[in-house]
Amino acid sequence: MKLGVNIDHIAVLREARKINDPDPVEALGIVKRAGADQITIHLREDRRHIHDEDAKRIVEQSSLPVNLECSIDKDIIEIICDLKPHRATLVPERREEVTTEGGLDIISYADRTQEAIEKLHKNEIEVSLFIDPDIEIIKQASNMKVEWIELHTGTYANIYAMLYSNLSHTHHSIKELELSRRELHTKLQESIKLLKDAADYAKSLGLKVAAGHGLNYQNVESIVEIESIEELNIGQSIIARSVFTGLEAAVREMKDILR
Ligand SMILES: CC(=O)[C@@H](O)[C@H](O)COP(=O)(O)O
Ligand SMILES: NCC(=O)COP(=O)(O)O
Repeated sequence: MKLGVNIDHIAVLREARKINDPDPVEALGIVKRAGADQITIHLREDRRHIHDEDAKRIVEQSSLPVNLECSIDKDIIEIICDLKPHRATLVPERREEVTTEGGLDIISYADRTQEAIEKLHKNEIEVSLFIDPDIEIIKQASNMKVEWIELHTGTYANIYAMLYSNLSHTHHSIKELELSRRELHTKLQESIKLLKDAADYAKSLGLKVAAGHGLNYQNVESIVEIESIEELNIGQSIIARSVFTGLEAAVREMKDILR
């Protein structure tokens, strides 16, 4: 299974002091040497971490394929078309969100999404749609003639965290998941089945299937077992581990799990 390393959070650390260190570009060679298959970055409308200059330098200097996540905003799509990364992954964005909260609603925003897809394809950029594991949405994605979908694994990751970590004892507890352990365990199994059924269906339609959001060294095992998924994009947990082990070791450890 291929690994895309999302390096947004290196830029989060830089933006904490609004200086030029750490530089996300320095991660490119380290991530490649560690065995990753792709660099993923998210050029957000609010530029809270990755800035336009970062994206330009990363696309120009990365010797790994670059998967650039972005919203369907017309101005952002123009920027992506100028940058020409290998792939653009269309994701939803809400200014006040802490992080991505779900998949892109390609049914309600079908016209604007299709317009973005066509512009990106005209610029020879592969397109992935970051969507929830929902059969009707996958059918819509297939009709939009994209090469990839990326299944949102955030719900699965949140349930896993409430069940198997101390998250419920912290101020970050995910309130809507304050269920009993028995209920959480049932929901976890349901979320894994949902992801597997969605991946199998998408693959049967000829889509290439990626997955991501909230995956870490503990919860990734069950996702690796889904054979229809060929790529995972993982960021926050790898950068978090790299604080203690170094980036090359953190990436290598994750790649070893995905093999
Ligand atoms: C779409 C997704 O799940 C992530 O790739 C995205 O990058 C999350 O946004 P932040 O990196 O800004 O948290
Ligand atoms: N699309 C998922 C991604 O790139 C990384 O998400 P996360 O691991 O930072 O939650």
